[in-house]
Amino acid sequence: MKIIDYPDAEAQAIALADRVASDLRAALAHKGHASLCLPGGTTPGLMLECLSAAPLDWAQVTVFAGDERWLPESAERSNSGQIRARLMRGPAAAAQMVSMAARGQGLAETAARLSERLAPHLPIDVLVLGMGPDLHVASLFPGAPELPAALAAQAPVVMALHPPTAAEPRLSLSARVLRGAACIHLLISGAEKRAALARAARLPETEAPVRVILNDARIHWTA
Ligand SMILES: O=C1O[C@H](COP(=O)(O)O)[C@@H](O)[C@H](O)[C@H]1O
Repeated sequence: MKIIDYPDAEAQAIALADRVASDLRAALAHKGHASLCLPGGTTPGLMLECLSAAPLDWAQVTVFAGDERWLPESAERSNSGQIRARLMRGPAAAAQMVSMAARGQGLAETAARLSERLAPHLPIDVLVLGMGPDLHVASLFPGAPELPAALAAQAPVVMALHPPTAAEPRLSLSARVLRGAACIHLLISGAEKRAALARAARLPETEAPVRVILNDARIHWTA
């Protein structure tokens, strides 16, 4: 595992934002446009704010969340809502954002619509993920009845999942889409997640979905 230790959350956020910006610049230089997939949850807020100020051709970048809680974007815990509020400002406001949040259609219809909408932006150029202490990544949760299908090689781009441990249904990019990203960063903090990560290496993907990207990810950790 490639783990980079940072002295604190600010240093971690600044360094990762810098790294993501240079990954995006490389993709833009190579093909003129880029896709950026981001995590939700409590960890990435500061990194999103740092990234929003990065000088790059944001108008050619398409941004979306790797997963979403089945909530409207206005809900405090919406992953897309957080990305819009904390990334889509300053220079980054010029980016195109595809929201995964609930808006009118049902869960399955939304998963199908998003699969079509995001397909032209694959493979992902730059993927940043978080991880739960239960080793879920995006919304691939251990114990979700749909997890085996989401891990399968022919899974759709976006899947609806009903993890028994989550407060609401989820939408998530499937494992094959996460695995296919060109640059993968895992952003985590705290001793509990570091210990969980060490455990993950000995578990199958059904028990440790983070394993889907573990071999290819740069892991950015702070206590
Ligand atoms: O449920 C989720 O959890 C993970 C980790 O969140 P954190 O609050 O522990 O940082 C997050 O990466 C994911 O996007 C989110 O939906």
